[in-house]
This record gives sequence, C-alpha cells and structure tokens, in this order.
Amino acid sequence: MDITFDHVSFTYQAGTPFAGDGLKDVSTTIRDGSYTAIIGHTGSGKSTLLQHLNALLKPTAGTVTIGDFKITNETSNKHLKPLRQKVGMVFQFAESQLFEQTVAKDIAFGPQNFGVPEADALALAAEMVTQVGLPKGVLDQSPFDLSGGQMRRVAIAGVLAMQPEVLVLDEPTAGLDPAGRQEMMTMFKRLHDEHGLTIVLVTHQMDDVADYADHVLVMEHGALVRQGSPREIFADPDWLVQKQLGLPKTTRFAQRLRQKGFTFSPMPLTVAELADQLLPQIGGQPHG
Ligand SMILES: Nc1ncnc2c1ncn2[C@@H]1O[C@H](COP(=O)(O)OP(=O)(O)OP(=O)(O)O)[C@@H](O)[C@H]1O
Repeated sequence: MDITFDHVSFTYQAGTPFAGDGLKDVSTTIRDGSYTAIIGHTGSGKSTLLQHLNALLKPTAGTVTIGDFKITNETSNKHLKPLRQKVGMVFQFAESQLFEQTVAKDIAFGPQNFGVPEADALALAAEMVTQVGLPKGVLDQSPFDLSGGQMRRVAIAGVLAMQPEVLVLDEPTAGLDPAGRQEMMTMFKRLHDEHGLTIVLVTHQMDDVADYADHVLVMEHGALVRQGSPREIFADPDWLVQKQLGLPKTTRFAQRLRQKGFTFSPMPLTVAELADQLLPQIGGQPHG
C-alpha cells in the first residue's frame, strides 16, 4: 500500500489568531514495502506528517492517498476506521499508554476493539509477544511490573496485533540504553525483511538512517526540503552539517579524512565501505 502526499499543507488552529503552519506544500510517496526515515529538527513537522499517515489529522489543503483512501479536508471520519488497522502508530514513549491488568489483555485490546473474538485476540497476543522478543511468561504479568524497555515492547506488540501493513515509529528508541536500542532496531529490521512491513521511522540517529532506511525525507519548518536514498542524502555532508542534522559516524569520520587529503566517492555509509575506499589510499588491499 503506497501513501502519497499531493501538495499537502496543514495549519494548526486554522482560522484563529493562534493559527500555525504544521506542514507546507508537502508532496512525496512512501512506497509499499519501503523503510522510510524522516529527519528534521524539533518543530520541523515530523509528527504532523506522521499523523497524516492514518488520517489522525486531515490536510488543510491537498490530498493524502493511503491505499484506496483519499483524504482531504472534506473527508468525514465515518469510514476511516480500517485505516487505523492498516497503519499502526507507535508514538513516543508508547509504554505510557499501557493500561490493562495483564500483558495479554493489553495486547489483545486493539484487535478485540476491531471485532476479533477474545480467544483469537489472546492467541494473537501470545504470537506477538514472541515477535517483539519477550518470553511468553510475561503474558500473565502486569505490564507495570516489567522494565521500561519491556513495556515498550508490549506496546509495540499491541500495535502489531492489529496486523498493520505500515508500522509508523516516532523515535522508538528514545530513552533506551545502547544495547536496548540496538535490539529494538534489529527487531524492526526483521519485521521489515521477514514480514514485509512498510516502516516509517522518525529519528535523530543518523547511524540508524544509514543502516536501515532505503528512503529519507528531510523536514524543515513544515516543508519537505530534500528526499532521496541515504546515499543521496549523505552525499552532501556539508549541507547536513549546515542544517545541524548530523551525519552517520562513518560519514563524519570520512569527512574529516577528506579534509586531510583523502578522497571518497561516494561518501561511505558503512564501516566496510569506508575500509574498502581507505585501504588503497594507505597502500593496503580492499577486503572481500
Ligand atoms: N497541537 C498543536 N497546536 C498548535 N501548533 C502545533 C501543535 N502541534 C505542533 N504544532 C506546531 O507545528 C509545527 C510542527 O510541529 P511537529 O510537532 O510536527 O514537529 P516535529 O518535527 O515533530 O517536532 P519534535 O521533533 O519536537 O517532535 C511546530 O511549529 C509546532 O509548534
């Protein structure tokens, strides 16, 4: 299912003295099966864009097409429920939305709300808890007895239990330790690779953009200022530094070496690429 933005603008509190731009004339397509990263400073419009992906917000102008659904300013909320199932949203600190007495009930809540019988929803919960790397033993525990990282996994399992086609992740590793972050990013990669989920990830971690994404959207003041593959986006490190968006560690290292006379083309995104380009320049052999 592709999601296409056609000249989408969104104004908060339109028509009041407090009106403010959330999105300005955004046109792009998030392709079915892609892994899209959205980067940009605080207030650049990332969350506003995310909320258009399942019509939590509707454009003030322009059209968002989500599979068979066309969303404009005039679209009524009546028939939008299926969208909430197709596009799963994992908000920042998603664990704060857990509320049920047991992990199983919490994960089963969403599917039951969509008419799945209790027994089937609980079976889904058992399957999803494994998908997010938790032991089945947690199913009967209170979510509030788990660690913060485990609670976040339960919240993600609840979104996965809706069996969405698109998984939207708003800074899903915020507040986790480095090992927890790595595990969580690996889990999303597996869901993408093995289950064909389209992933949309908002992140400030440029290493994650380089390592996982195949498409990048760069937001600034509500506008989409650049889009392309990570290679295209990171090919212009000076622009990213000027925008204070940061670079993947490897690219940053290569950029410093470039200032010392080394040459790189294209700019390396991974350690292996860096080594392959660097070794001949210091008299070694490229590996592999
Ligand atoms: N509920 C709201 N009412 C009014 N203005 C809002 C509201 N939410 C966001 N805005 C404004 O819309 C613009 C885009 O905000 P948005 O939250 O989409 O940015 P963001 O890139 O997601 O930021 P962050 O990284 O802090 O989450 C900002 O100028 C912000 O102040």
